[in-house]
Amino acid sequence: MSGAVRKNWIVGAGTPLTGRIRVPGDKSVSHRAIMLASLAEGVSRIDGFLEGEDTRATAAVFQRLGVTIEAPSPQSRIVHGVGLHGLRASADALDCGNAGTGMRLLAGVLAGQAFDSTLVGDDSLSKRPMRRVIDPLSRMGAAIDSEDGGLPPLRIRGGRTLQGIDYTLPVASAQVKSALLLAGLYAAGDTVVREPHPTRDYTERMLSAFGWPIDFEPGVARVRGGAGNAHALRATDVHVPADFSSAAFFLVAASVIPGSDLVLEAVGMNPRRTGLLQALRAMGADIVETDARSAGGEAVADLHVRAAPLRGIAVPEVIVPDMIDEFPALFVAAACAEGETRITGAAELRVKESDRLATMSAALRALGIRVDESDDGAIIHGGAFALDPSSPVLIDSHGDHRIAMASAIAGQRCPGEFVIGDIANVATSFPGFDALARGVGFALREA
Ligand SMILES: O=C(O)C1=C[C@@H](OP(=O)(O)O)[C@@H](O)[C@H](O)C1
Ligand SMILES: C=C(OP(=O)(O)O)C(=O)O
Repeated sequence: MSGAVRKNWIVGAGTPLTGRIRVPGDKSVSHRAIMLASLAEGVSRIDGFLEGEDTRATAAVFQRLGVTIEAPSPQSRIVHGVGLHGLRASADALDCGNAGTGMRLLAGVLAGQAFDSTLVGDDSLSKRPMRRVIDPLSRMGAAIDSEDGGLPPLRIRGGRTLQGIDYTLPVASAQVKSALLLAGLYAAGDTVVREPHPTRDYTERMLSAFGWPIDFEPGVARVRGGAGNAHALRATDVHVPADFSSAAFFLVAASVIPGSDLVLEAVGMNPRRTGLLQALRAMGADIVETDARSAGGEAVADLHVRAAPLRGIAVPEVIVPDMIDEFPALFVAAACAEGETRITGAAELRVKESDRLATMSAALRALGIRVDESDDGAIIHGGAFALDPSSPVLIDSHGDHRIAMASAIAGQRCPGEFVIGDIANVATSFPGFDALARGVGFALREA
């Protein structure tokens, strides 16, 4: 995060990955659990909460808005909900840190309040596009000012009367969908959101679990308007599954490091999140789901992965939204595969914490892999990693947690050591990644 001490990793050839591990709680579910529990009437308990910087920032925002949130243990939160109209103005700007999810969903919540608010973020978040939420929220009656180009900070004026809308998203985005559904809780009339491709449905499912009237199916959600106290959210306990996007790094690492045999426990298996599993299996990966079950209303399974030779594929565009955060890891799988892997229809990767098409292409090229980048994707030519003996290799993660972790996997297949720069933001989504990774066989140390 901006202002944080710059931390680096040194990575090098690792050993086969073995053991059983559980990665931390799901980031998307943790953000939403804090939000809905805060707006609910009564006390909700959240278990399996992601103690990452992104989700802690969201909890801190609601504390600033007057919500009492206790942390009886690192992975639990007890949220004393204040009801839909119980939030109080904050004199200070509300800091979303590095989290696009936090800022975009909060824009929806705050558009419906009686008071003004300002949302700010770190250097990376301050460069991310917010027009995608400002425009439709404005059509609902919200008043939101931004910096030129639709960038944060967002100044959100309160006291507006919101109207439900029927809106078709121009790009598949669960964050934009969720912002509109949350604003819809304060609107007169229903809010309907239609998607060009179905995206993760946690907001819809959690609204329903908190007792709000909502209808949804893949690709469309209709939330009833809550103007005039027509409806309320009722406190509910939330069990957060392990984050598939965090498990993804180990699925790829164990697939490409020869001799690996690793089990990932209780991974969230929402079908809108597991596109990488389909892609890896099409590439030849050996990943077996065992003990598929439901935990707190979410599908989870243990994933048993053994190393296997991979071959390149053309990633079907239809699964791109289902693996949108997994492309940095997929780049590494593709580099280790035989033949070419083609990615298309993934221009959204350019507006994440970094331009992930550019940053991953640069990372692989620094390790001797040929990558042809295009506007909306890349062709990765699988091959052997090679380090230039004449100069030490430094991969810049650009402060992007997923670039840092993906590069660390590549390092395990490299003949020598290299440095990954600016890794502090790994703590936004996956605190403890380094210790967990070392515990199963990664060669990785802080520098
Ligand atoms: O709704 C969410 O929790 C998220 C949606 C995705 O973003 P977009 O909605 O921008 O695709 C994803 O990249 C992000 O990590 C989390
Ligand atoms: C894109 C991501 O998150 P966010 O948009 O919340 O910053 C991510 O975690 O990869």
